[in-house]
Amino acid sequence: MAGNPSGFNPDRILAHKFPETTSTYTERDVALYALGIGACGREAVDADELKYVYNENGQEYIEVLPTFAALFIHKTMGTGLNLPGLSYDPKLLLHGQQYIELYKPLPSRGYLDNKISLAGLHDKGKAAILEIETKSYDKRSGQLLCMNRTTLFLRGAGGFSSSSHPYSYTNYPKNQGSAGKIPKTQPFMVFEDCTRPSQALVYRLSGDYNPLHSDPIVAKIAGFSKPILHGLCTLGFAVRAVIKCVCKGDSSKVKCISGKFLLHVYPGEILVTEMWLEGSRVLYQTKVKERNRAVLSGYVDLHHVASSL
Ligand SMILES: CCCCCCCCCCCCC/C=C/C(=O)SCCNC(=O)CCNC(=O)[C@H](O)C(C)(C)COP(=O)(O)OP(=O)(O)OC[C@H]1O[C@@H](n2cnc3c(N)ncnc32)[C@H](O)[C@@H]1OP(=O)(O)O
Repeated sequence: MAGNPSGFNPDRILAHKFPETTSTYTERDVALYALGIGACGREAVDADELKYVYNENGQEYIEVLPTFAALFIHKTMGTGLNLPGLSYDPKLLLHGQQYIELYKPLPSRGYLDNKISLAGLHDKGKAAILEIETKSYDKRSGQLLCMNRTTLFLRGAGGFSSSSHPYSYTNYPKNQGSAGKIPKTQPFMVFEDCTRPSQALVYRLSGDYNPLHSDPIVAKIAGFSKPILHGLCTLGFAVRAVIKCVCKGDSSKVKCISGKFLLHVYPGEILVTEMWLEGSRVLYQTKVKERNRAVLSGYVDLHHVASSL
């Protein structure tokens, strides 16, 4: 397919070969991330969560929350999303969805190789959707630790193909990462948590320095009354709720995570996560209490579910 006047050229985007990147992190990064997604935010010595921020009871290594895996894509992003053939306004970029598969527990210090590829590209008319896959390998053992699929919603960048046959490319199974239908029944568990007014300012220190989350002027240009919370921070809150309520604090039960960002969250708002159990899948929906609006929905697949639940 040829390009178009806006400079958006799907063939060039698809042909792009992403360079491999490396990520390194220490226990300090792991603890800072956990604080950034609200761990121990309600109680400093939270029995389920102290292990993510402190070597509790002399434990040798602090534990890594499974959503930490989503940070490895920041090395992919670098200072911006600059692909040949991709024309968009970075100020209008929103995080649309995140899908994470975990194959091994994440070590508390890491040195990783990331292999990146394009997993999808879609023309939605008012927006273009780009899906980037990142596979992260332990540099020493060569073992695959996790896979992330990041969906970016590029407002204003659509309309690069015919509206009667909009461009759509996907290279992974259709059902993988779909949001999951939220049941109409009463949730099995509900967990309420407060984000802090400074939540995005703390979360950004884990590597996403997009000014949309810190700069009032940039936030206004992007269409928000003030800086908004990072989607991955909201996802971190929701998956922590699942680990607390369904996994009884055992994060090693988490196998796979899917989340679709439905609406922005302002730092300081209260998040209410509702959960439904369907076999070993936890369907969840997170709402902002103040506005009674759903902001995130998806599922967490577990290795096994305690028989007492
Ligand atoms: C160089 C290498 C690059 C690598 C890249 C990796 C980078 C990784 C970095 C990740 C971080 C990126 C930066 C982070 C930014 C943020 O965190 S932003 C904050 C979090 N996100 C949000 O707050 C967004 C919340 N959601 C919304 O506001 C809305 O859902 C929306 C996205 C604006 C869409 O709403 P709307 O315009 O009303 O869309 P619709 O009319 O309902 O639907 C149009 C089509 O789009 C599909 N769609 C809708 N929502 C989403 C979504 N969230 N994700 C994906 N697709 C979506 C929808 O299905 C429609 O399609 P069709 O059904 O086919 O018509």
